[in-house]
Amino acid sequence: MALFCSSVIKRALVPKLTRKLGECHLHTCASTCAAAPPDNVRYSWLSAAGGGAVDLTKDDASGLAVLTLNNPERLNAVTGHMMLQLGDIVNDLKEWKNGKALIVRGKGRSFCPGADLNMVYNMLDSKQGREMCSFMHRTLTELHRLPLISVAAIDGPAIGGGAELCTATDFRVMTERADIKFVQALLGIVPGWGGGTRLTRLVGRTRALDLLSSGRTIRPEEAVEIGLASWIIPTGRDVVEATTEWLQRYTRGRTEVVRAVKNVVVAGTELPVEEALAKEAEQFVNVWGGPAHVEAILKSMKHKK
Ligand SMILES: CC[C@H](C(=O)O)C(=O)SCCNC(=O)CCNC(=O)[C@H](O)C(C)(C)COP(=O)(O)OP(=O)(O)OC[C@H]1O[C@@H](n2cnc3c(N)ncnc32)[C@H](O)[C@@H]1OP(=O)(O)O
Repeated sequence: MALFCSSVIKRALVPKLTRKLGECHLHTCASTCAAAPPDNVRYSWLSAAGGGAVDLTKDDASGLAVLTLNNPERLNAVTGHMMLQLGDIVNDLKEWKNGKALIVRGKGRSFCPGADLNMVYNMLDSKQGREMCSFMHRTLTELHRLPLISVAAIDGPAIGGGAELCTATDFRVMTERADIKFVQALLGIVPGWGGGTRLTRLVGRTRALDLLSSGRTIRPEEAVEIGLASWIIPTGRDVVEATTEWLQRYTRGRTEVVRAVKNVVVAGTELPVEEALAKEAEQFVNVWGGPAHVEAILKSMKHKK
């Protein structure tokens, strides 16, 4: 198996992995991620894989939240502890009624290089692989469904699980030094956090197969060209400030309208057409005659005198 030869793996894991492979027994586990765990499943072994943090700030006045992957010594690699924190944060944001927008970013010079390889090395048995997969499937699916406009602000490498994480937001913006790389096939696996399905729906079958099977680097210009990214942040700009400004084109409306639009798009993406139309009608009724609607109609009446 051609290992993804990053300095990380050469230095840290190849010797250990070679020994491990010698003892390795082929796993014949069927589908890797069976049904996602119930909401409240918190695999205890994940919390034992410590290190790093996922921080969240929420501003009720603006409706903007900022989620920061905070493990800079490891370029924000995601530990088991961080996975559980991410799950808790997503559950918190599901209940945040003032939410309109979410920026997901990494601390320092990286977005996220995926799962912490030291943790991965210690969880190569199929049961823990399956449990991590199902936990992250649920967490990132719920993140993707949040009733607010989300954007990954990528200012550095987004690799492996990090590339999958950035497919779980509505938009992606990148700095010139950012890149995205789906390396899973080079590691002998396939995406384990749902990023393969989301990428295929984002860029189409042929491009997804190219990116997933080659594991090649996607630079900002190509990401914009193929519809994976929406904007390249000008060099020298503060990433969160620039992304906040960029987001305002989608979030300047009233909170209930921004949330209703996102709900319509989630339904249209995920539900059969009749159910999606019913959801759309439900959202329409929720905002019809509401403060934003009345205000806009009164304003437009002024133009008609
Ligand atoms: C389904 C998800 C999937 C899975 O769970 O199987 C994964 O996501 S597995 C992880 C896949 N990701 C990778 O293989 C990326 C590994 N990292 C790299 O290729 C490089 O670090 C890179 C390109 C991100 C940055 O390279 P650069 O030369 O700029 O920095 P270093 O390599 O020196 O890294 C600095 C520092 O960070 C540590 N690091 C980086 N990535 C990880 C990681 N994924 N897990 C743990 N630690 C990581 C690296 O070890 C260095 O720390 P040091 O103490 O100096 O060793």
